Amino acid sequence: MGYKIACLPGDGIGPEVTDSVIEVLNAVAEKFQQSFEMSKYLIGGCAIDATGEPLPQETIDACNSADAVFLGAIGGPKWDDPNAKVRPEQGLLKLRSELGVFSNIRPLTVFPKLLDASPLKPELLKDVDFVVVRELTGGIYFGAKNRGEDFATDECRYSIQEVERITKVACEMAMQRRKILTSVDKANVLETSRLWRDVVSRYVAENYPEITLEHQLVDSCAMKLIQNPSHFDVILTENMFGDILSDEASVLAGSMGLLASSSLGQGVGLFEPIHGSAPDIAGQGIANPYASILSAAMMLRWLNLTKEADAVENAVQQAIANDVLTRDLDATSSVTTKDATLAVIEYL
Ligand SMILES: NC(=O)C1=CN([C@@H]2O[C@H](COP(=O)(O)OP(=O)(O)OC[C@H]3O[C@@H](n4cnc5c(N)ncnc54)[C@H](O)[C@@H]3O)[C@@H](O)[C@H]2O)C=CC1
Ligand SMILES: CC(C)CC(=O)C(=O)O
Ligand SMILES: [Mg+2]
Repeated sequence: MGYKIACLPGDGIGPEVTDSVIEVLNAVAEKFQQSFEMSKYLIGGCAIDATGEPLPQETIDACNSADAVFLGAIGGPKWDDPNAKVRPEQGLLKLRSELGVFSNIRPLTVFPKLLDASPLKPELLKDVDFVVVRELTGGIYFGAKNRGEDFATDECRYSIQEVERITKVACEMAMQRRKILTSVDKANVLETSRLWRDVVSRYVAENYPEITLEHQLVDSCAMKLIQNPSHFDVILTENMFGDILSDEASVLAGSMGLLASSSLGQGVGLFEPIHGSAPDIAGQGIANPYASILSAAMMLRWLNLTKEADAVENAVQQAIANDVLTRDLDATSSVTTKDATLAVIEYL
């Protein structure tokens, strides 16, 4: 019996990078005598077009009965009408909530070969290696929304239990690393952030005294990420701040097309690149598949397929070291999604 992987390609470049992942996993299966049973299900805009809903029940059921879920990306201009009743993004939020994946882990490493791909000075990027631990099923993305005649509201809510469980994840991660935990909030303004800060301070002091905990306001954190990125080890933050800061952090690596993520809770894990559906390049076959392939490597590691995960990560590193770079990393390149995928397979 093989591993059952529910694949949710979604929209825009989502199907392109999902195909890369399927090809790489098929090659991993062959090389390591594993078996992955991969089936595709609808989510996002394509699901709205086909069924009227951004997350059909069939997809939820398939995810719940899978060993792991891979998601490409959802959304795009076709479904962006501000008055639309349903949106692709609702499907992704509902999926995260249905699967209970409250912790989104977004690691950031800078590949030596790509020091020049970032607009930052190479000397700032040396030794940059941190991970963003983002709360994924609470906060303003999930609060009540209201639209009146001349106003709109989005509620932001966090409970002590929600903050504690994500703090535990971040602490466990910090204990395996440099033991520096930066908790990011906006406690000078927001009540939810004051709760966040209280809970994190108490939880770390009581359970992880070896960890150096620092609190940072989100606005100045955004600055320090660029000014002194090698300072950071584990960044712990709430849903929206983590979403924004991790996209910002991707500039350090050289492209959004490099950042992988895992979304975990009690049950099945969800693995997705941090980027969106990139409508500006969709359909051209030039999307960078490495973020998705590295997300698949996180999936393999989570499934305890350690040597397979190592092989995929090493293969991506080798492809990058050998200049197999899509256009987001090298403006003069003609390397396609397919070329980059085949290079990874070759280096497995
Ligand atoms: N997890 C998801 O499915 C997410 C979906 N979205 C949705 O994606 C749509 C587009 O959003 P944007 O703000 O444009 O963000 P985006 O992440 O799709 O694109 C931002 C920029 O990064 C580039 N980029 C992203 N991934 C790339 C890749 N793999 N290779 C090369 N270049 C890449 C794009 O070409 C674009 O210039 C929206 O509908 C949004 O709601 C946005 C973020 C996450
Ligand atoms: C599309 C949104 C629901 C979320 C997002 O941007 C993300 O998780 O990175
Ligand atoms: Mg995002």
